[in-house]
Amino acid sequence: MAQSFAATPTQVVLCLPLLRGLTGTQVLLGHKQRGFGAGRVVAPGGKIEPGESPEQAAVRELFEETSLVAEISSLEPAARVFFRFPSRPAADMDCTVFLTSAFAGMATASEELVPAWYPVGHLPLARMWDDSAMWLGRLLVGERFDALVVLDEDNESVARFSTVDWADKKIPATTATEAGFPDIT
Ligand SMILES: Nc1[nH]c(=O)nc2c1ncn2[C@H]1C[C@H](O)[C@@H](COP(=O)(O)OP(=O)(O)OP(=O)(O)O)O1
Repeated sequence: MAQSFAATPTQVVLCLPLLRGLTGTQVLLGHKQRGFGAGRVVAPGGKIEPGESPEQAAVRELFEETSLVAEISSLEPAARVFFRFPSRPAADMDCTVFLTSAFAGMATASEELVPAWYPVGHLPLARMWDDSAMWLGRLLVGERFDALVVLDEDNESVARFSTVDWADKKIPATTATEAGFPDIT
């Protein structure tokens, strides 16, 4: 049976700085202090503001939440994740996830996020959204895809998860809304 989703999901971005060193690669995540997902470890990011491109929003959110300054040209789209909350459709989000290896500054706590670096092979999944375990590690090892995450009635557990790989590892030209998944409308 078709489920009900928000007509216009909120457009959001996540921006994941990567630090490559002799002992491996680390990714910047952070403990969310307030707002949606407070108490969890999440990636820096947030809503795209009117007039902004997703890349501009990613650079702005990263700076606001961690003080890191990323070069916009360095941003690599790695996934789109369509979060759907059937019990709370107003929370539905279409999320573009960017990686960056070119940034300046030192990660510093903000009112929104307390950032910390994690080895990509040892993500703090127990303290993250349940669905993070299904998609975050995959994009960090180079997979590129659209993912559909349908949350359960508790708005925390995952009711459904599926992915569609990007052709040639390139972000699809369609908008996130148009892309959809055939059976969620
Ligand atoms: N199921 C889920 N798994 C996950 O890993 N991240 C999720 C998620 N559902 C939402 N998110 C992320 C995407 C988005 O970046 C973030 C919520 O956006 P915001 O940070 O803008 O929310 P806030 O309520 O803090 O907004 P502001 O009032 O603008 O600060 O939560």
